[in-house]
Amino acid sequence: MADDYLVRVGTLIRDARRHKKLTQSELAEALQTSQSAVARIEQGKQNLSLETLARISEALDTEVVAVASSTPLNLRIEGGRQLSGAIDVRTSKNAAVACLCAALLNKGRTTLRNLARIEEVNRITEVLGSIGVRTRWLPDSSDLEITPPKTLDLAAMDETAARRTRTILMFLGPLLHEFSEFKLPNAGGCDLGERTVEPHLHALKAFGLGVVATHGYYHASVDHDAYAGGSRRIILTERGDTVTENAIFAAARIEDETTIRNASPNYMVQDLCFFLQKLGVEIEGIGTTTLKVRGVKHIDKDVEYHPSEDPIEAMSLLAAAVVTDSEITIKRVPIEFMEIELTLLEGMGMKYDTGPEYLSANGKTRLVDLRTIPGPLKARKDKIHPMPFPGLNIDNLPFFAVIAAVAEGTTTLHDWVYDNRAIYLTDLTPLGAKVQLMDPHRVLIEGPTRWRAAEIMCPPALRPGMVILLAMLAAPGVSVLRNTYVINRGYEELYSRLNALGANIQTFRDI
Ligand SMILES: CC(=O)N[C@H]1[C@@H](OP(=O)(O)OP(=O)(O)OC[C@H]2O[C@@H](n3ccc(=O)[nH]c3=O)[C@H](O)[C@@H]2O)O[C@H](CO)[C@@H](O)[C@@H]1O
Ligand SMILES: C=C(OP(=O)(O)O)C(=O)O
Repeated sequence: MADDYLVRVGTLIRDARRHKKLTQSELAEALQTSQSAVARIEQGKQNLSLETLARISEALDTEVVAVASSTPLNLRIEGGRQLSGAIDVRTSKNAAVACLCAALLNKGRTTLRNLARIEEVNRITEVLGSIGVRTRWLPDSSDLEITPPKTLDLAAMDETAARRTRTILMFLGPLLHEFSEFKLPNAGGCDLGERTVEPHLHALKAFGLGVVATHGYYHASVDHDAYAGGSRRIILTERGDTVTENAIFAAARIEDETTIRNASPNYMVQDLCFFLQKLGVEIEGIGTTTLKVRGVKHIDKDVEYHPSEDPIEAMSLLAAAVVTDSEITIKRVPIEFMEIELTLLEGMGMKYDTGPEYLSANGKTRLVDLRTIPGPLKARKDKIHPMPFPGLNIDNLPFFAVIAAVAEGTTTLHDWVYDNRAIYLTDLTPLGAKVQLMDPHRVLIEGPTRWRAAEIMCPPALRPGMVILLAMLAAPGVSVLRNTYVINRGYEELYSRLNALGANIQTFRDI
């Protein structure tokens, strides 16, 4: 059995070495060993320590052996504990995926510093790797190096990974510069009901892109005459984040000026613009709804960028403090993107203090450290509803459900944006919350709640999943949250970081 295993691992190593076009001697040199030792390893005749396996993986840029993760990851949460201490907000999922797609515009090497190491990023690096883009986590860091090949091999795309994320839609903008025809698998992501792609197609039509959707694919064709000349003005029909990003990708390699009206000024769009500026793309109006982009025809630059901190993670941590009635310090809060949330919370009676502002590593985004001060909250009289930035962030709305559940009185939440997301908030009911679904978009929540432990299947949407987890932190006793992949799509090392604040979250898998 062990011999058989060694042979299989040896074969994997040999294949990965050949894929990297290394000789046995070259790999031996990287491992500071002899060619004959590498030959023995590849034949399965050498026992391997975990350390040697790690060094081989590093030398070959591939995880030779991964711990099996095919069964769902579940959480066992012992709730009812107060949290204390300090926690840093990590960089955002949504900026990460935008910058990863933007790296496709650059023939040079892009290094994204301190990138969120989350499942969503893993899916995109799998897709990028499959089409020939080399991605590599730099040792002992969360810095990802991305080097595109001369020509992308779209036929080899890892469709399973692509279909698990909505980000694949954002390949449309970068790819229209490279191909006259291509196809992409349909987008996945959170299951939030119908999420239209029409605004993307409308925006990209101005660049000559036509898309026909059939049998699980978008078939794209590019009319390069329409694509080529003259300045253009695009009016987005929705102020969506990823559609704005797609329009920017399309404009970024065209030398004439593109004006994008009704653009989203949201945090991930700002990060994308700052990154593209480093690639030489001229962009005016960042942070407003009118962007003027003057692109660069061929981008070939070695560049690095630091995406900024995640306002949705900041809100999640704030909600964790509120529901557990805790004093914690949340460091690196991107304050520009939390102002309305904080103002609403102040109206509900929440107390907090903030330290002086400082800049994120991108040199642009303003951060503060925020200390929560526990105390009773009262329900807000008016309904709480999101708006495109600078409104209450659409992804922050679900956190107001768990906050409303601890406030005295009745709160109405109106999630006009997504068909399904408000419905998932009724999953708070088994934990003791009084949640009444008025229609698919509106819930009425009556607090305060006497939380109780429960076992719940995680809803197939990131933020509602996180909301259930937060309620479990508040509920005394042991709760179980099953199948939490969606949460890991967007939060990095979440459980250990919450445990460092005093939570008790254990992960386990069903056998
Ligand atoms: C990778 C990424 O960045 N994902 C974010 C992005 O997704 P993304 O940009 O893909 O958002 P969608 O295209 O799903 O748009 C969100 C929803 O809002 C509606 N809508 C939006 C704007 C508008 O002016 N009018 C309007 O009706 C859309 O029809 C849709 O139902 O934006 C969403 C809305 O902020 C966030 O939930 C996602 O986290
Ligand atoms: C809706 C979200 O993500 P996605 O667009 O990746 O589905 C989210 O981040 O809450």
